[in-house]
Amino acid sequence: MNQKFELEQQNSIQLNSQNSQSQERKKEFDKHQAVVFREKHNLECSQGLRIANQSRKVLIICTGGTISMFSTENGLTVKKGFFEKFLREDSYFCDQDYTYFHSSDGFFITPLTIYQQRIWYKIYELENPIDSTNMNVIYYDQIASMIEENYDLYDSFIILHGTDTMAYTASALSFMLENLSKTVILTGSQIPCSMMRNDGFNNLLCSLTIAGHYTIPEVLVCFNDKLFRGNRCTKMDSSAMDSFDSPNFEPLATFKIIIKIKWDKVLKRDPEKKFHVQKNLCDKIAIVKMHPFISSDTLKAILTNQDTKAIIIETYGAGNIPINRPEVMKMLQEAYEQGKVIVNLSQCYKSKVESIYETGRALLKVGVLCGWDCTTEAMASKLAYLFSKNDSIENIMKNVQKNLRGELSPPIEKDMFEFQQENFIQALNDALQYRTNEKIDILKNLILPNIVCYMSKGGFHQSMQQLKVYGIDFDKGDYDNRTGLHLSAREGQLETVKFLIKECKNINTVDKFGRTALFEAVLNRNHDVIVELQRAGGIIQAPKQEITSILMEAIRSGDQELFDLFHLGGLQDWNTFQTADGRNLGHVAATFRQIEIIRFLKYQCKFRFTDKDRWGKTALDEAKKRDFKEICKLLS
Ligand SMILES: NC(=O)C[C@H](N)C(=O)O
Repeated sequence: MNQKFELEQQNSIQLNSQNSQSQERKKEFDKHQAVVFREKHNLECSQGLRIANQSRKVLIICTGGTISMFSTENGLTVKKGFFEKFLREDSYFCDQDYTYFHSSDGFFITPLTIYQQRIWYKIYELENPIDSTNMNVIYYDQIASMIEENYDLYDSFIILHGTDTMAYTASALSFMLENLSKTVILTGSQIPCSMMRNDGFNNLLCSLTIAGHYTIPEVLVCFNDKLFRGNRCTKMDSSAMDSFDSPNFEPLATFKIIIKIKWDKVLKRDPEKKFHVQKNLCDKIAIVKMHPFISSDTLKAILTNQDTKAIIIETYGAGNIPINRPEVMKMLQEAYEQGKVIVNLSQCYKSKVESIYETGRALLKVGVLCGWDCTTEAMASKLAYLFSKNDSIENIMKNVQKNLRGELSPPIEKDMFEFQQENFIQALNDALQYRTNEKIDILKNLILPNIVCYMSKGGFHQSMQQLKVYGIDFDKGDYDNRTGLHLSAREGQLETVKFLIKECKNINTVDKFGRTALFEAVLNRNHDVIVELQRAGGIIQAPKQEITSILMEAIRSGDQELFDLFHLGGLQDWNTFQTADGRNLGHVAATFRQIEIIRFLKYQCKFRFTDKDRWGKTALDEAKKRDFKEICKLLS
């Protein structure tokens, strides 16, 4: 390391001495600028002009690593406070004048970004910043606690971290930070920012750009102009700047002239679920790599170790293990029977365990789980997390193979339709990117409402969430003026109904047939949707004739449930539903001897049974005529 950086060190020393004079001059200049700025600021304030503070707040947590190191006689090292000083003095990271006049509470403020915004950020450091080689589960609790304590105060978090264990930390945090709804980015560098030529500067600036403008509710790794899902990446080069890769999952964003984010791949957050930090990761996870020179005794020592809770076994190719060594299979079976969780991952760089060969299937038979295309770093972290939760072994085993945070891709169980839907959003994004306003308006008014209806029917509110960037109007309907709410209410898509209740200005829009969404929900007996809509102020509306004939038919067939649902939906004025002959629900219920419905009308709906039909008859008259004694009693 020392040798590698010698040249840069010399450069930086020279540069520093050359710079000392010019820095003095710069200080003078800065002072002058500050005076000018202050005068301008005072003027703005006296005129009542204040810049609205829309800026996002970012917390940078410095754990150490090369990015924050500086060189000493003993080599590159970390020291508390060093990196904060570096940022404060760098004009790209800190607009000193602006910070001086506008910052409060120790925030640094960046110059205006390309999005014409300033990012406010603060730096917290670990008590003793470390080379990430020294990382362990105790530090994970410290980092996660810092995020937990500051979760509500910041929009995003950046973690400065050494590269050596960055993939492990990113993976661990992706599990520990449950129901994450904010952006968390890990970044670092191969050459410290204190060197003149370095990669830390760009890595941090890219991270700050994402953290300062976007909400990507995931734990990410930002490195060398790429943004990776944290639990998908791995360090693959110890000396190149391009040292991270995500072999089985494409980067979520690339930093070219334009920052292109693959929104369709970004994990969806569930706003209903509360953020929670799971600490105390288990550190009894073993990793064993199969190779032709491993003896059965060595394997046995690992597999039978009392302390070990879980073992990742890195196999060949698509998950294959020698089947000509029965003792190995026996040991695996024994370990499984002792309650150890054993996971099969491939040792190939780009891979997915698929068990197509006999040599692969053999493992399934002895209880070894399939880790699909998960990286070793992510699986080790996942196991450490799952074992921290005091869950049953059965549940742990179930969760190992399941996709919890986008860390692996089990064979697609998802309905193909939803799968295509995600591709569709990407296609739509691409199609809209370079369109003129006029064309976008046509799309917004004509095409998008139809798409919303289509998605509402299928319950794809998460995809709809992504359409919001186009300023979509969820109140607009299709060619029959049927809105997403009509469709989702009819189909009983409760989550989508909840989403649309929040998004729509009017939840009682009527379609071409005069019906509201709540009427649809009642008609289709979607109990929970009825409750939700009613609570939000929904009303049952449809042509009177239509409701009347539905209720009459319900009486005829003794469909008490439908009456309950109409009542639950808040139907009023029950006496007004009558035929052209003035026969109301009471008349018909008495005629058809529907005593339960009469009881319901009497006690729940305050029905007036004294109303007369065209021939001057009441419901009681109908019951008397037919000698329905119990009804007569009820109505007398
Ligand atoms: N480039 C680096 O950051 C390597 C360093 N050893 C670390 O992981 O902290």
